[in-house]
Amino acid sequence: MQPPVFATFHDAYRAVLELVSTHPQHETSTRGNHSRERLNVSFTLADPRHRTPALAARRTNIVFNYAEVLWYLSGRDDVEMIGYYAPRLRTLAADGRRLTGTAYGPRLFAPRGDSQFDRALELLGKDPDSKRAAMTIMRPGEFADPANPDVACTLAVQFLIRAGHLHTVVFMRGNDALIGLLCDVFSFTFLAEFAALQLGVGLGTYTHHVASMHLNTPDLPQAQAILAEPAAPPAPAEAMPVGTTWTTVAQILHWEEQLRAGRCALTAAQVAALPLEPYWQQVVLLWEVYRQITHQGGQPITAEVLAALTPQHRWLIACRWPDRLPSTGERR
Ligand SMILES: O=c1ccn([C@H]2C[C@H](O)[C@@H](COP(=O)(O)O)O2)c(=O)[nH]1
Repeated sequence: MQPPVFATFHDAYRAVLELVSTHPQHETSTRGNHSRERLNVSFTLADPRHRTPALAARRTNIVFNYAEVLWYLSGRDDVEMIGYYAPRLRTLAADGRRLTGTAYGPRLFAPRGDSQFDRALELLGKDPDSKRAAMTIMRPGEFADPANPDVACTLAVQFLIRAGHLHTVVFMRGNDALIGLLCDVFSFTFLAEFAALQLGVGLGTYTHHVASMHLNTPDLPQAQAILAEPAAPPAPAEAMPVGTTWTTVAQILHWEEQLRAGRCALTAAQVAALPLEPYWQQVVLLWEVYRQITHQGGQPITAEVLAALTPQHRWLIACRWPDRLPSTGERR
């Protein structure tokens, strides 16, 4: 029995929200959360590049999505970086500094050169038909301390090369259908595309298996608003540039840190002059948009930076921060 295949994550996300909100199997109550739940929810994405739904009511934080996956790639677990983009994550850091479960970076990408990710790619390089390239995330005994607020939700990520394409399978013990699902699929499909480029193979399918797919009761109205939106034409999905390497990741993380710390501000022309592919310049532009939102005390985002974004990114920013748009200039 195989999971349904969706052309885009937009379609899969809507289908999951519909299933969990309208046809729940269970009502659960754990750790202060009341939820509607379906067990054993799985889907496959035919094109993992279509990773961002076009749903205005979701108010997707595309800046956070890029920040989270680059935070993973950095191999870090500090709340300082990721808490800048998602302040609510600070509450999950038991010691106020580090995230123990949400930080998949140290488990997948550290130490650099001998990480689970490095070893999985090395194995596939030598034995492309292998079915051993699985990277585990949740650790034995991780839930032993009932006071631990942050236990990894992802069990494992597996890569398989078949017919010259990298197929990715993710196994999760639990997934929040509104918030976590969107962020996790963004990150894991992005990591899949990065891995395929490092291996020099095509990008295959992405499959997501979740034991407990749930929707917290307070999120039900937002899920219903999302489901009530008219169908949107799929947004174009840009491919990660072929030359993307760990050096590219380091360059992007450099600009992320500069802008987060407020050490610099960038104009659209300055970003366009950076020795980065337009794909990665977009990510730097998003860091700059967020710097303006967080560091400039309520000022609108500059029209020139907004105009330099792709239409999809501009639309996502407009949905998320409508009160920070310039009063004149292009909005869509
Ligand atoms: O990557 C993540 C991390 C967390 N969660 C959600 C799932 C649960 O709703 C909640 C964690 O709560 P417990 O399962 O640990 O109680 O966070 C996700 O969906 N994805």
